[in-house]
Amino acid sequence: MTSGVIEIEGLRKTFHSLRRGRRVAVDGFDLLVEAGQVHGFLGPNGSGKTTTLRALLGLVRADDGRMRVLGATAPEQLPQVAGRVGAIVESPQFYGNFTGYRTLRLLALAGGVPVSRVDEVLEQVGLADRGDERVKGYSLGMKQRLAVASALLKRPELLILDEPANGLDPAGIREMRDLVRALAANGVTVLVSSHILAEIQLICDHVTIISGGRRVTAGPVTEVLAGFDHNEHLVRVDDLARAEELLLAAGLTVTGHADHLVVSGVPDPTEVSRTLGEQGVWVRELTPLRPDLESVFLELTGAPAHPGVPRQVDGSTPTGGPAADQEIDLGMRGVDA
Ligand SMILES: Nc1ncnc2c1ncn2[C@@H]1O[C@H](COP(=O)(O)OP(=O)(O)OP(=O)(O)O)[C@@H](O)[C@H]1O
Repeated sequence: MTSGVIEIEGLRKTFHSLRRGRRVAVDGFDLLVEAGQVHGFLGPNGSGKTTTLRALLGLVRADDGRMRVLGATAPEQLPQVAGRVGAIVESPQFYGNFTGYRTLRLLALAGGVPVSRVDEVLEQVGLADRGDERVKGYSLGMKQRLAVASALLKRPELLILDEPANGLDPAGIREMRDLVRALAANGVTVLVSSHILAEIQLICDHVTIISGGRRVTAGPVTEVLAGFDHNEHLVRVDDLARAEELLLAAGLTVTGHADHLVVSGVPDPTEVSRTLGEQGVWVRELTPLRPDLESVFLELTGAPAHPGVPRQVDGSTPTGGPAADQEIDLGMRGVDA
């Protein structure tokens, strides 16, 4: 096994619930996160992201597989490295009548962390001037940042964030993005799960995509994207039908759309403009179509994208939580949180 900050091999977890019967949540999943990475963990709702993170942190018992965190076997040896790992896997609940400062002070005292750390983490997450306000008056984005602050108290080397952008408005998403980038710049390894693909593309250098409980691709974001670059170009002309005919006759692969054509497998776009121009068809627009994570995701999983901002890989609304799916895990009573 390669050495990494997080290493997962062959993880399997099946839930047995009264209402829905047997459900395979994670099906032989592998994940490798190396030191210094900001690693995106992508997948549609129900693909197994949360179950993977919960298994890694010992919140649910895996059926099979090998997991290590900072070299410690998970979950057995997790207590040995717990002080070096910060994780926000389920939406943390705070006592609304406490201020942000008081909340963190209590957590610092409980965790044996010097109270002087509280001001530092409030500063780090951009809440320094709001620390004396009650949490119940915080926006969702501020609560998320308070949660990150609590995870940072111990100065973790590894931060695990499950859907940190969930429910945030665009400004909140931007703040969370800046925060993750700043942490990474300070040498913290970050694993961030999300189904907001544009976000992951902006903040992550590496990515693992899960679908149906299995890894469908993994690697540096640039390499994953390059692997899906089919040299496609968007072409606009006045006479689409004539242009399509000419390009097909030249042996090119063409897909017709309402107001444009897409030509595939053409590394040099002059081939398109020359083929058309020689026959008197003048190109109004010729644009290379570079893949983004959303198009890669769709190609790998077939999950439909839905319009709107931020773009989703499935039909979920960003504000939705996983609670509706939580059922009794018959095999795990007393262990499953
Ligand atoms: N406690 C549970 N009891 C029964 N089924 C569960 C339980 N937890 C998860 N599942 C099921 O396992 C599958 C994977 O769920 P999981 O929450 O890991 O996916 P996810 O990728 O994190 O999705 P989301 O983005 O919605 O959080 C889903 O079909 C889900 O319904």
